[in-house]
Amino acid sequence: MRSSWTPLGPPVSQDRIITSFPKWYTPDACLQLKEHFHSRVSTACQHRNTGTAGLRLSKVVVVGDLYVGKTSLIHRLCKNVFDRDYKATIGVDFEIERFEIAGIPYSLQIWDTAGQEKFKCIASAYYRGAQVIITAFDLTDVQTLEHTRQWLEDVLRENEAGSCFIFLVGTKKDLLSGAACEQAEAEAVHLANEMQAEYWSVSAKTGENVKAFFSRVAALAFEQSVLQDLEKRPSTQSQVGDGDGDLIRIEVPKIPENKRPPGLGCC
Ligand SMILES: Nc1nc2c(ncn2[C@@H]2O[C@H](COP(=O)(O)OP(=O)(O)OP(=O)(O)O)[C@@H](O)[C@H]2O)c(=O)[nH]1
Ligand SMILES: [Mg+2]
Repeated sequence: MRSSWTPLGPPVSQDRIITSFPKWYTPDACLQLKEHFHSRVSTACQHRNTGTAGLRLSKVVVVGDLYVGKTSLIHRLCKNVFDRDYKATIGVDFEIERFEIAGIPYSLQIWDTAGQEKFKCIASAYYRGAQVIITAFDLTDVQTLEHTRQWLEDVLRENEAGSCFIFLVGTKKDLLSGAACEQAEAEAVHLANEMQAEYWSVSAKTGENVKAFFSRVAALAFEQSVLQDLEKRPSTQSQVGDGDGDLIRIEVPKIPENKRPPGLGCC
């Protein structure tokens, strides 16, 4: 089954179609508790009035110690595969994953970085411009959790404070169960709150929570992109719905035709 609305290229697969706001993993460490898209965003989507948001790629940077499973997580999402053998990432790599959110096409550009110290300087050159930071650690190795603070600091140094969504992701969930899993998750939730991050546990091996997690990432990034786009609408009359059926009309001064910059002329 595929979506029918295809303004840009082929349709996205059914499991990348997001119609309702994806839920958090745990309310104890989540970025937003709300269950619906922002009303202005829903209205803009209904009216196909999302500006350039649907044409944009949101940059997602995945960092964390070597061997925690960053590449495996991305490959599970983008290729639906899992490889038992370890092949260290050298420098960086990226995948583009397309979604359709509330009827609007939207893509994530997911940057996979090397955890090995010797490649850090190559990878860090790609941190800038991140809208989402995913700090990954291995649920079976508490040291990798402790190191996530440093990884986050490194990425934040290259980005504007407060401009990024931060996620803390525990990998290899299939290797833990019962009390050990609860204990590891409790420590991670505690750190996630300190980092102002949202917490998720996933398994690239079984696929558990992988789609749900990236749907959440995509929805939060999309919503933020649309809201930013609505706020900086250019100097023409724009209409912004308040979500309750009414439209707020924003009057913007008209520029005389002979004073318009190139590109603003005809429509
Ligand atoms: N059991 C289990 N093993 C996993 C999981 N995810 C990754 N692995 C294994 O962990 C090892 C490391 O995975 P990678 O994805 O290559 O790790 P990485 O974080 O990309 O490592 P670097 O590229 O060196 O930074 C591999 O042998 C994977 O098969 C998982 O969810 N469960
Ligand atoms: Mg890797």
